[in-house]
Amino acid sequence: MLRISNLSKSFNTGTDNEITIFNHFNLEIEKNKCTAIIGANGCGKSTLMNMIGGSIPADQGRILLKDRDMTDLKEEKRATYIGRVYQDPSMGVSPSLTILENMSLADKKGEKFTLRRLIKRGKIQGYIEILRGLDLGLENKLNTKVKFLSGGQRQSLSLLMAAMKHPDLLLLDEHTAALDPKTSHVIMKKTKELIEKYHITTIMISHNMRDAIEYSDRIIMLDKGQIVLDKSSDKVTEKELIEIYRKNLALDGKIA
Ligand SMILES: Nc1ncnc2c1ncn2[C@@H]1O[C@H](COP(=O)(O)OP(=O)(O)OP(=O)(O)O)[C@@H](O)[C@H]1O
Repeated sequence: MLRISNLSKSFNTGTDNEITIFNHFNLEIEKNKCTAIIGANGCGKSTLMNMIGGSIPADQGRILLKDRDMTDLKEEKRATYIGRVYQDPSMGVSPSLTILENMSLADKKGEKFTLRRLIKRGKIQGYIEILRGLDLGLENKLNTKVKFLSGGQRQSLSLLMAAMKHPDLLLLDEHTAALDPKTSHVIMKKTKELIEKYHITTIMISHNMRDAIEYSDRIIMLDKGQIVLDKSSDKVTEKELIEIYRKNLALDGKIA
């Protein structure tokens, strides 16, 4: 489904600050599964996500999605196949546009269009139905600008927009990290519902071990750009994950 092979990435190449994050990294992600990527700060989670999504280029290696080579595709082009929800609730949506305009934008992803012709009347009822599925009452606020929504409502909308065109791959980049625990729980449940309903292959970065176990099928732990754990989520406990975390941090001298 997603095949990453021989991927390498360094920053500040050729300077005293050169840092190699990935060195001939390989990973395969199965279809219709949710894979959680966990690991301590700086282990390379976001860099990996950014290389898959196309916001930063890899130095070397290939990224194949459904056997289609994504490696040299620009981010906008990749967005036709890849949906993404960010940690920051203001990313992934256009805050100064209304809910209806945002839904229409997501619906037209990959198409050429003018803003004047953004909204198609015949589509509105369909958007209302999709929004109703979120159960947040957003279907009654179609003309409300997204900047007036709460962080949780925005993340829900962003998630819906990323999922509604049934992307080949959904990238969730700590998408509940900026939310309070209760809202975070609601969004995680909605995430699970959506990806199961639309059968979307998902990669989710999380710092929350419990969420990673509960909401994913597979857990991969990175440490310094390498896979140090790769297990089915039902075969790993929170205690085990925390112990490996602590062991790696201790080895790095980050904790005693
Ligand atoms: N644009 C950049 N320029 C230089 N170094 C970078 C850049 N982006 C990331 N890095 C470095 O690459 C390493 C991996 O960063 P990355 O953001 O991928 O880690 P992460 O696992 O997502 O961390 P966190 O959990 O804190 O978000 C870090 O040492 C970081 O400082």
